[in-house]
Amino acid sequence: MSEKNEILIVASGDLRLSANQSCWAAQEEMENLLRAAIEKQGRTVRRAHLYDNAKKHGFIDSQKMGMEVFRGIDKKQPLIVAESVWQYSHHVLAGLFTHEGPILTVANWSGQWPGLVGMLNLNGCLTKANVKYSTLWSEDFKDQFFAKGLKEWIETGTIKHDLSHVKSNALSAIPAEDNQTGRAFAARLKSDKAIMGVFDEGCMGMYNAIIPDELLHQTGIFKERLSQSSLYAAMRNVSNEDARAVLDWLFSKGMTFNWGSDPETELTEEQTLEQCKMYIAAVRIADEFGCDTIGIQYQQGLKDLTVASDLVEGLLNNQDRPPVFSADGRELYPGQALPHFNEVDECAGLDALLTYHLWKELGLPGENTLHDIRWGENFNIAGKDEFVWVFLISGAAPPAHFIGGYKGASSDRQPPMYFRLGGGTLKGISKPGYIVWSRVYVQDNTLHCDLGVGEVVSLPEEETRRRWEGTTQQWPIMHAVLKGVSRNQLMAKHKANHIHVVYAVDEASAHRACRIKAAAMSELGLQVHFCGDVQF
Ligand SMILES: C[C@H](O)[C@@H](O)[C@@H](O)C(=O)CO
Repeated sequence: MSEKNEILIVASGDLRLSANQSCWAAQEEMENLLRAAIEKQGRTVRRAHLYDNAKKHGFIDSQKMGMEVFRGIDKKQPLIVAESVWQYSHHVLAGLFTHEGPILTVANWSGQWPGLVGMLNLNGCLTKANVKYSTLWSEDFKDQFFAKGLKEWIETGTIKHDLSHVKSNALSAIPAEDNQTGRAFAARLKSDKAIMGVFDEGCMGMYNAIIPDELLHQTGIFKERLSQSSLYAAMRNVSNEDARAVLDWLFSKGMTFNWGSDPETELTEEQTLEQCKMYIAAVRIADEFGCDTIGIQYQQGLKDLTVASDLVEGLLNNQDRPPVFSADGRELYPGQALPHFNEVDECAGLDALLTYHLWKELGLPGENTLHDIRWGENFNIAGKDEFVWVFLISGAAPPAHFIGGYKGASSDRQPPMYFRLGGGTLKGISKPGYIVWSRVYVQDNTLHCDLGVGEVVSLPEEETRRRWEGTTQQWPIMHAVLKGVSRNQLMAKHKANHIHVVYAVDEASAHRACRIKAAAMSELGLQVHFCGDVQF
C-alpha cells in the first residue's frame, strides 16, 4: 500500500550495460539531491525499483523490465522520472501511458552525460503519445526556479512554464512575397513527391522520432523501409580500392584522423576504411531505391556487426563529399549532399530534405544537421551575458559547418561504452554565423514545427575545450545563442532531444529564410510556431 505523502521515483537507462554502469554514479548523486528537495517540501520518496547488485546499476534497462516495475506501482501515485543519462524512452513509455497520477520528468543541469537529452526525448515521446506530464530541470536542486516548480507540481499536479516566446498564429503576418516563395516551393515538393529511406525504423526507444505514415504522406514524402542487413551486405561488396579512394579524397581535403593501434579504445585505419565502405554502400542503396534522404539507425543490430555510421552521416550531409560510383561507373548524386537523418529521426529527415532544397533555391548553403540539446551555460560575449547552448551530436555534422571546413575536421574514436566496435566521428567546431533552428514533432496526431533564428558564436579556445571536456569531446560542437528564447523557455517548449540547424549568410537572410521555411512547412500541412525573435 502506498503512503499518502509518498512520491515515487523511476530512472530509465540505456540498453547498453557499459553505459548504465559508467553513468550510475551521476544518477545516484542526482537522485540524492532530488530526494532532499522533495523531503524539504514535506513529502517522502520511494524508488519504485532497486539497485541491481549483479548489474551494478539501478536503471530500468529494457521495456520488459519497465513493464514489470510499473505492474508493482499504484497507478494513482505521483511519479517522477529522474534522468541524468541518455535513456531509451520505450523502457518507461508503456508504464507512463497508463499511469493515472501526476507525472513529472526531471533532469539535472549537467553536461557530463546526456541526461537533459534523455529527458527531452522522453518529453517528446509523452507528447506524441498524448500522455500528460510536467517537466523540470535544476543544477543543484536548491534553486528558486526548481523549488517553485516542484511545489507547484506537488500541490496542483502540474507546472505552467513561461511560453510567452511562442507565436503560433504569426504566419499571416509575414510578407506576401516570402509566403508565396515558401508555399510555391512546398507545393512542388508535395506534387513531385520524395522518398525517405529508413534503415531500420525506431532507434534507441525514440518513439517520438517515428512519423506515422498517414501524417508523412500528406507532406508528399513516402518511406522506403530499408534494412541495415542489406547495408552490411552491400559493404562487403565494396572493394578495398574504392574505400581507399574515399580516404585519400578526405586526406587531400586536409581532414585529420586520430588513429592509434588498440582497436578496443582507439580509432584505427581499418575502422576508418570500413566506414568508407559503409559510405559507398549507403549511397549505392540510396540510388537503387531512388531515395532523396536516408537515415541509418546503427544502434541495435549494426552496432554488433560493424563500426559506427557517424563519419558516413557527416559526409552524406555535405555537398562537397567524396564521389561515389555505381557498379557500371555512373557517379551517384554528383555534386549533391544526400541529406542524412541521424538515429533515423524521421522528424529531422523531413526537415533535412525540405531545408536542403529550399536553401539551394534561395541561394543559401543547404548543408544542415541535427544536434542534441546537450547543455549550456552563460558566457560573456562583448560585455553581454548570453546563454550559450552546447549543441553536440553523437558523431557527425557536415564539414561545411566547421571552422576551416575539412581542414578543421577530425575523426576520433567513438567512446567504447556506447560504441564497442569503434569507428570515428566527424568532429569540428561550428563556425560563427546566423542560423535558422527548427524542430518537427508530432502532437495531437498532427505534425508541428517550432522554428526561430539563432547565432553561432565564437568562444575562446579554452572555453570550447572546457565545454568539450564537460560533455563528450569526441563529438562535433556548436556554440549557439537562440534569439529571444531563454534557457527555460526552450526546455519547456521543446519536444525532442534533437534540434535542427542550418546557416544563412547574414542576419537578414536568416530572418527571411526562417519566414519562408515556416510558409513551406505550413504548405506541407504542419502547424508552425515561431519561437523568439523572428523579424516579420
Ligand atoms: C551515444 C548516445 O547514445 C547518443 O546516441 C545519444 O546521446 C544521442 O545522441 C541521442 O540523441
